[in-house]
Amino acid sequence: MDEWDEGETSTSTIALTSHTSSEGTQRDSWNTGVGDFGRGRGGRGRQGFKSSFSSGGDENGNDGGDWNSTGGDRGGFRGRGRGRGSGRTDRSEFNGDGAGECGNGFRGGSRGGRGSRGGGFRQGNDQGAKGVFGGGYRGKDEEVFSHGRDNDPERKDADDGDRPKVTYVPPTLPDDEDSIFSHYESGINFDKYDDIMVDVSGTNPPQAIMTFDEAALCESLRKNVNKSGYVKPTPVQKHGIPIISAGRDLMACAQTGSGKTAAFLLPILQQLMADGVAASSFSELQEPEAIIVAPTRELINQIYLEARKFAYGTCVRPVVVYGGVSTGHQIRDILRGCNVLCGTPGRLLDMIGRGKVGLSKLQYLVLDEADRMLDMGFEPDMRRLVGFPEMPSKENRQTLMFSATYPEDIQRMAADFLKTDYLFLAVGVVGGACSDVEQTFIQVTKFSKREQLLDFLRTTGTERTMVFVETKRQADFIATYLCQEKVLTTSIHGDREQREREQALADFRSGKCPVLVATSVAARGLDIQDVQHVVNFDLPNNIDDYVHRIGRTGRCGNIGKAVSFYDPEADGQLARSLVTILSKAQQEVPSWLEESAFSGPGATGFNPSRKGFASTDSRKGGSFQDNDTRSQPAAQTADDDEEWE
Ligand SMILES: Nc1ncnc2c1ncn2[C@@H]1O[C@H](COP(=O)(O)OP(=O)(O)OP(=O)(O)O)[C@@H](O)[C@H]1O
Repeated sequence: MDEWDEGETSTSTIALTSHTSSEGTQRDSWNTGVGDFGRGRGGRGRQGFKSSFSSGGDENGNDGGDWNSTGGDRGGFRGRGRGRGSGRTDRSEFNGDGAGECGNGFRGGSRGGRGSRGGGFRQGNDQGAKGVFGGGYRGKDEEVFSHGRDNDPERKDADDGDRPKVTYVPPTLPDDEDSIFSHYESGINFDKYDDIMVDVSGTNPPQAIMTFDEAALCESLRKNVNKSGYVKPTPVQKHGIPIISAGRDLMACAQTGSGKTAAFLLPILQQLMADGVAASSFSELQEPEAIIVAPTRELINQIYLEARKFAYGTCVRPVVVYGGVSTGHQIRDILRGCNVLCGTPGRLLDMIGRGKVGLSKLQYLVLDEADRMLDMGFEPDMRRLVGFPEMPSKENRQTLMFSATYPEDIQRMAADFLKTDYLFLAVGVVGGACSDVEQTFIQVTKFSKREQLLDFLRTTGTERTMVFVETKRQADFIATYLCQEKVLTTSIHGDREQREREQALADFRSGKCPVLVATSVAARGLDIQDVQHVVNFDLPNNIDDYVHRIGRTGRCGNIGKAVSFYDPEADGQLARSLVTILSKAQQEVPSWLEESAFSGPGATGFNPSRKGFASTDSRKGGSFQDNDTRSQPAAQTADDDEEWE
């Protein structure tokens, strides 16, 4: 066993959730020998339960079939532990006998303090065609943190946090050209991107390009761009590519789904190709030329897949590292050679700390979802990253930041990471919503939401729909409810095992489960074909999250629809920002929402006339943004510490 291999079998590869297929077979089902099981957060590896895998398994040794647990080891306990979650009546609603496909699960609430987190419990039959709600819901079973980064669900999500070591190895990726270059078509509004106003501020910006030919990409890159179905560049690519190729630092803001990923990948790969870099697998220390960081595991994996696609057939080797996956597996992958390292912050820092990744050759540092990477959840990690003694100073590296939203305070802080002459590229309104998304608001009371969601989903049928909720247990609860109502649903949130998360996304992407219930962990960056609806079952508590969430639909010139349930009691503080966002996107503002904005909290100073393109480079001073809801640090949007009604 390699020195970095995990020393013991972790139960974290063992799904606490069962997916029941419509055929009645359970791809991921398992049976515990004792029925109930639990696991201790403080030592899941030893305290959980031992399991023997009876069938399935892919070439990586992952579970692919049914498992039979040999019974709980010490430390396991049942889900009916004391806890704030346990007094709830939700559990009784799940009798586990609903047939149907449900990539979600349900866990009994149990809060036993740290070291005794999350007992699981099941009801009903675990096997066969019977519905199984075996994982997912944990009730109110999380530690309560009051402030700071540890309370940040995405931060914990991105890394392993204090979770035990994991042995999950994702399935091997298909490497045939069709899979690598599979893409969806740009939509009827793609050409309208050309009408969006673009502002580049800073000194001596280079001329924009109009075509990919003008980007002077080398032959293999050019071919890969063609095979990806890209015919002409989007505005962020037209301006971003020459800026990066000119060696300038960049803070770029462009609406969701408008091609920011290729805007930074193509010029970086082009330069690396021109320099003739080649990944060497002969070194125990790999020194990538580019590092890309993003806040969530699924997003960084997606960026990696894009990098792998564009670098196809070249000597440039991208690698991805993120939490929830075996560290040993990722180290072995790095040591095969690494030019472009894509990572979530914690795992990336871990790899550097272990001496597997060196920084002395670094030329490019990219922060995707840069505002998120610099808010209080991730900022310390970013400062640690640039603070490594080996890290080239900002004068000696190129730093690139991309997002659809940039609160001013974050912009000011971002300047610490950038050369003073960085360029600020604004495509359209900074922080504005994608205008290809039709935004609708429905006034609700908290008690009517579930039925309204069901009514809505009955009208959308099998159209792919993402339903955003505010908390992890809400995600489990709603997903389970929908499953019971025979809506093919799966869920993704930070408490699900990585294997479950990847399975949930795969089921959603393939259409096997056309409804994905998600927390904000899926709000940013994810590019999923044919998402036709986004539902904000719970509105987020900051406007930037709203912009990112609804941006999961209406991508790349396609049309999308977003429906938001607005509960005046809970969402009043967002009204003003919503009115601004709607009017900036030339959408109708419901009169009741406008009233709410005028009469609700923070109405004083509301100025609906602030319209038109605003210069929003903070160096110019001032922007249209409503700082009341933008300035709330995402770290306080605790995913799991709110009472569910
Ligand atoms: N020039 C282009 N022509 C055709 N398709 C493109 C082009 N550029 C990007 N795309 C496709 O558009 C989709 C959205 O791109 P991408 O995910 O990079 O958007 P984004 O701006 O990063 O969005 P978000 O803000 O949500 O992260 C992807 O499927 C991508 O392959």
